[in-house]
Amino acid sequence: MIRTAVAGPRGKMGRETVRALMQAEDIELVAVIDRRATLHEMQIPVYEDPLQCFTEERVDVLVDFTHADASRAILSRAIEAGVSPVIGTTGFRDDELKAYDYALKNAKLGGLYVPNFAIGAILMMQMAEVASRYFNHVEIIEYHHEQKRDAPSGTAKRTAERIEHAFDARDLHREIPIHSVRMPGFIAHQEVIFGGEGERLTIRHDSMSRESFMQGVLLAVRKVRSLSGLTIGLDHLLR
Ligand SMILES: NC(=O)C1=CN([C@@H]2O[C@H](COP(=O)(O)OP(=O)(O)OC[C@H]3O[C@@H](n4cnc5c(N)ncnc54)[C@H](OP(=O)(O)O)[C@@H]3O)[C@@H](O)[C@H]2O)C=CC1
Ligand SMILES: O=C(O)C1=N[C@H](C(=O)O)C[C@H](O)C1
Repeated sequence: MIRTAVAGPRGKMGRETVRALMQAEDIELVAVIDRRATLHEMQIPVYEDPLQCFTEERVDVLVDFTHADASRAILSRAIEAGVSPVIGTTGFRDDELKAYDYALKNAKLGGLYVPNFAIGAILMMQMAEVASRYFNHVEIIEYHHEQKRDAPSGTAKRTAERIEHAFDARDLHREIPIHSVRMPGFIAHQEVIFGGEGERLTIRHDSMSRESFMQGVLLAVRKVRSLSGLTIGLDHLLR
């Protein structure tokens, strides 16, 4: 059994993750981490102090769905305690991700930062990379619910990075424009629009419910301890 803790269990993603982990036969949800432990009526221990949670509950894997500001402290404690993090929270800077990679390698731990756990979103990014070999013009539009705090989304930033990398290989050096829409009626959606002479290719992904992320979360929990340092995305684990 993989002894797992979830940070942010009252949140939109945290609630769905708690449900999914509880149903998995090879994973044991041993505790949750919440800054307001008194708000819970859970059957499992609730901790406000992440380090206390990790040591008392002998946690193997942490799944974090909080906000970048909260997540920074939780992740540092996880690495200190020898816990492998699955980071679903977005809004980190590139230099922070590099620092986590360094710290995880030093601690001989594996970690995952997955800006989008949905299989369709992973394929959208892969297909955008392929299209970047043939088109010179591309822009990204991402649409999210009005409560999302970060913009652009982690998915859009990662998609842009991958396209920019593919463009670099063709000696095309440019920053990909990202347009962020925040309003009720959306969950998580993205369009990657490529333009050529007299034609347009649109690659679009829609998450209509947060269940779309759960198979990816389970895969990440199962595999993260076999990695070394911080792996970005689930692509390598899907092969
Ligand atoms: N990787 C992916 O596939 C996906 C990633 N996300 C990302 O996941 C993150 C969470 O999203 P979402 O669930 O919609 O956000 P929510 O605001 O619904 O949930 C965040 C939760 O974290 C809690 N929290 C804040 N600080 C702490 C802390 N110090 N310790 C423990 N819990 C804390 C909040 O509590 P309180 O309400 O009291 O502040 C809240 O319950 C975002 O960064 C989002 O971008 C979202 C969807 C998919
Ligand atoms: O906050 C969200 O909702 C989502 N966040 C992730 C992101 O920033 O890309 C993944 C998905 O888009 C939903």
